[in-house]
Amino acid sequence: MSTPRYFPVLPAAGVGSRMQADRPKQYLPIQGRFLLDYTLDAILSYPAFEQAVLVLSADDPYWPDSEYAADERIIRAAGGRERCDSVLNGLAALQGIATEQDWVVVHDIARPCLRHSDLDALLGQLADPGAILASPTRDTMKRGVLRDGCVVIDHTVEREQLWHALTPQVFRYGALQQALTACLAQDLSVTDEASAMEQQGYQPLLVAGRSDNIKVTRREDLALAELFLSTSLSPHS
Ligand SMILES: Nc1ccn([C@@H]2O[C@H](COP(=O)(O)OP(=O)(O)OP(=O)(O)O)[C@@H](O)[C@H]2O)c(=O)n1
Ligand SMILES: C[C@](O)(CO)[C@H](O)COP(=O)(O)O
Repeated sequence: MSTPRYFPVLPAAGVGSRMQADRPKQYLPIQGRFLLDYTLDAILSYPAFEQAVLVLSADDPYWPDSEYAADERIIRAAGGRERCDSVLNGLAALQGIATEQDWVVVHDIARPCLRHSDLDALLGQLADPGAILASPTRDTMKRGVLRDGCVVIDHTVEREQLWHALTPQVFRYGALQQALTACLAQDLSVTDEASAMEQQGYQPLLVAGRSDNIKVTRREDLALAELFLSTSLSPHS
């Protein structure tokens, strides 16, 4: 049996509307470097990854200024309307490179604090039909309901089995491409790769990951990411 191969696919074609900045958040500076360069550090320094697909907007003017702009390990793909369209374009770029059975490791470029220890845990436990990093909920969870223009508590939700879905999310190349294509053809909502697989009847594994693997989404997240990236001698170890 041949050794499994892993191909990172990094969706990086978002506009970052919730960040309300003057540019997509992946190009905001953290300690003088693009946010995206930290994510690429984490992925491209991981020994099991030889190449990575980076999905960028067709009209992205910032990429040439990245530290990785000339890196030959990067295969570029064009972004789509939604994140799932970008991921599907990223998978298409692996045509002829990856086999159906190879694993694709989809990771948001907007999660720069990924640690190699989390990748070790995820790939170490990986089995069919695939696995995702996730973080168990900590707080008491409430379901809200709208009443007289205000949101009030309807009830407290049982939190024991609730998890925050993070990335990376790892699936077989062929199975993920099929699942995403089927969901898009049916106009189903797909906010992560696991939900596409779930809608095809699969039950991917949840692997507990670090809660500091945040997705930089709002302004306050940038300071948090900077803090997390500075709290280790080797940020991605
Ligand atoms: N059409 C899209 C939308 C998102 N993404 C990527 O998917 C990841 C998660 O996206 P998210 O933060 O939810 O979306 P953004 O468009 O970046 O931000 P917002 O939703 O606030 O506009 C990011 O790395 C983003 O660049 C993408 O490649 N293509
Ligand atoms: C895959 C994902 O990171 C899961 O948390 C995804 O990007 C979620 O996007 P959201 O719509 O901002 O939750």
